Amino acid sequence: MENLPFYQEINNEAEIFEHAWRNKLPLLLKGPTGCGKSRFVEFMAEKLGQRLITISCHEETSATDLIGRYIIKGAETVWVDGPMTTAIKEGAILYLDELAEARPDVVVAIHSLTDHRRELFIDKLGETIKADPNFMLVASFNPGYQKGFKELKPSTRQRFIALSFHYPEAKTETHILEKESGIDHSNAKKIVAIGNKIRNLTELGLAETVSTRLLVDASILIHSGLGKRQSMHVAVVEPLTDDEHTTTSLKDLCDLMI
Ligand SMILES: Nc1ncnc2c1ncn2[C@@H]1O[C@H](COP(=O)(O)OP(=O)(O)OP(=O)(O)O)[C@@H](O)[C@H]1O
Repeated sequence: MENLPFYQEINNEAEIFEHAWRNKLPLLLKGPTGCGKSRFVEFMAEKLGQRLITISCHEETSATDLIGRYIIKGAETVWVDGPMTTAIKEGAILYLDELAEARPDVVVAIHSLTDHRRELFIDKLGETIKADPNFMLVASFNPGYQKGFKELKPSTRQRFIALSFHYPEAKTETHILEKESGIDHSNAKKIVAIGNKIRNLTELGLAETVSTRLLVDASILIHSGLGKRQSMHVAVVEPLTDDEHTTTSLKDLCDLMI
């Protein structure tokens, strides 16, 4: 437990995760970017003493990348397990970050893993492997992802139990900033107030609003001695938008409130 990463529990999610793991139920974490999903999975893997294998899915992620492939070694071809196969065999926690982004064959591959069978068919080997009892599949999904976002089909979603993540309420988020950066309470409070102000400015039409991650970054910069205004500009405003008018307004807002 020495290496347990800091994770501020919000709503009994640790107990839910533990029950899911014990009962071999796959878990889907829903929520916007930078709200603590990955940190939560890292924390739980460590707490349960399980190895964690994380895959950040993107549009090129294919079943072959996850399951494995033959490679040429000298004069021979040898089979190399992909990260999903390794996790199944070793009984690790497999975290598929942004599952909806992966190619459809990945979703097909996890179907037999996410029901009572808990097995994976490797067509290139003609083999079916049964998951180790400790194996657990966790996936994340961002329901509000930008325009053109990808959905998860109901037939896939309904293979998981699901937990919703949101940006924490002000008091909790202030505590997270203090713990993550070492910043003092009064500055942490101001940064969170700015974050919440921007989150409420829905008329700005931002693709994604300020994440806890960005607020942590601003706190780290301020704690390290960079000017407060500049820290807010580079950590909070610039990553959010390229629109000149919006950038200016948000910088003015930060200057006023920090
Ligand atoms: N509940 C929390 N406890 C501790 N730290 C948190 C918490 N929520 C957010 N954080 C902080 O926010 C940062 C970003 O969180 P994390 O990487 O887990 O986001 P995420 O939801 O997985 O985002 P993405 O979907 O973009 O990968 C963490 O590195 C941590 O500093």
